[in-house]
Amino acid sequence: MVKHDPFANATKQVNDACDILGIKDKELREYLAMPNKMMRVKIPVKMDNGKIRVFTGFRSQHNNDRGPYKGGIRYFNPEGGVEYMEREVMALSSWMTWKCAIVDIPLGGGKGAIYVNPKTEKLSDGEMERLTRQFAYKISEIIGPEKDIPAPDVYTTGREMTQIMDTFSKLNGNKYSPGVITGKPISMGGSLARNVATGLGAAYTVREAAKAIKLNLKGAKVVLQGFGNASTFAGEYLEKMGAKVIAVSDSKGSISIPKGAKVSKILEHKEKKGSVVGFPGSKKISTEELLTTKCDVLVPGALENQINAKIANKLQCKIIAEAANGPTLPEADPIILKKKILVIPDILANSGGVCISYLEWVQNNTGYYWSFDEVANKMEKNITKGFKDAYALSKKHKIDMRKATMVLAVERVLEAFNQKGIWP
Ligand SMILES: NC(=O)c1ccc[n+]([C@@H]2O[C@H](COP(=O)([O-])OP(=O)(O)OC[C@H]3O[C@@H](n4cnc5c(N)ncnc54)[C@H](O)[C@@H]3O)[C@@H](O)[C@H]2O)c1
Repeated sequence: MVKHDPFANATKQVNDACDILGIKDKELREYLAMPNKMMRVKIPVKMDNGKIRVFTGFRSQHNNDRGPYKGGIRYFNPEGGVEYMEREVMALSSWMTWKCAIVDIPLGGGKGAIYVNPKTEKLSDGEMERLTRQFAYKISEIIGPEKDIPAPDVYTTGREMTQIMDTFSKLNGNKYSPGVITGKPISMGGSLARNVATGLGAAYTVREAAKAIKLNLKGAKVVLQGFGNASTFAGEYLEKMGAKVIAVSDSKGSISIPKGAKVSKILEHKEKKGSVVGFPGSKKISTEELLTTKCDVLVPGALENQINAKIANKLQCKIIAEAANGPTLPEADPIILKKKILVIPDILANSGGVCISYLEWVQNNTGYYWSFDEVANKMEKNITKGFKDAYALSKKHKIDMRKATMVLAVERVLEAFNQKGIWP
């Protein structure tokens, strides 16, 4: 077994929430923590050289008390190998349950994965399609618009989602089934606003956090770690709310732009030069300097495990919006709390993505499609309410927002479980 066990971490978070809620029953705690079902499949694929290669895939269905399972499918090869990936998928499916409950959408938690790195292993388009369709076939009995609705994740895109939808439809007597999966291209029943969803949602949560701590976003200084989908849209929407981006980074390095710059201009530079580094009027800085820049809002929007105890001690921001998954190590949380920095935890800050996935599914199931603004406005309502509900709980129990979001989510799932009871 690997050193760091993500599922143990997910289980601890459930237990911490149960402690606050006064739930002592060990069996109930186990029910909340463990996935309902974990499917592990062999995926034989005929490779281009004529040989057969057998891949391993997973689908973890954590909890469906509030609605069908929901969560991405990633193609990746984490360092810990296949056994580590199994634990990781279980943990990620658990986080999806809580994420959906916080923003109060009627879905549960799921996650899937294939142990493969399509980038480094350079799989051809044909090999990728055969792998995807064979995996879809293997999990077809447990997915479906009313059962479990996957989505894209690390190294999977609208292309794989379309192939899974088509495989599922053909296996079911050619029944058009766009609602079996989300994150599809628009031409395949995808939703408008899905591309900006995570960054836009993060910006909405920052707006609510700013109101809560009486911070004026007009002229507020923003630092973005990462310059991809989640972070650039978060930056652009914060700009629309009056804020100014003063430091950014990508995989090639970090820069500080003391006078501030428009995200669109930095993007133009990155498109031409391949990195944010070298942007006119900027100075190259270290990752630590980026994260500890004096600012109002820090958006870690790239990688996990970025803010450790050392960095936490040096932070000079008022709000942290975790657009990335897991950017803060548990050791840093008490330090951040002591420094009175308001953290919008990942399961809330980046939940705009799953909110709009839910709205894609609703549109697919009704066959009626909304405009960009209609979708964005619906997401805004859910994520804003999620922030307000969690913030109220954090005040009531005198806990940080990370714990408060978990308490809120566990309460909501338990309520559904108690309504239904156990059958048979
Ligand atoms: N996109 C979504 O809808 C979505 C939804 C929920 C959560 N997230 C989370 O947001 C994070 C980013 O996802 P994304 O979709 O924006 O990915 P992306 O691939 O679009 O962007 C990632 C960015 O991180 C940068 N990066 C890589 N290594 C870095 C380093 N060492 N230092 C600084 N920057 C580095 C890359 O250069 C890139 O700009 C991930 O943790 C992901 O799980 C994304």
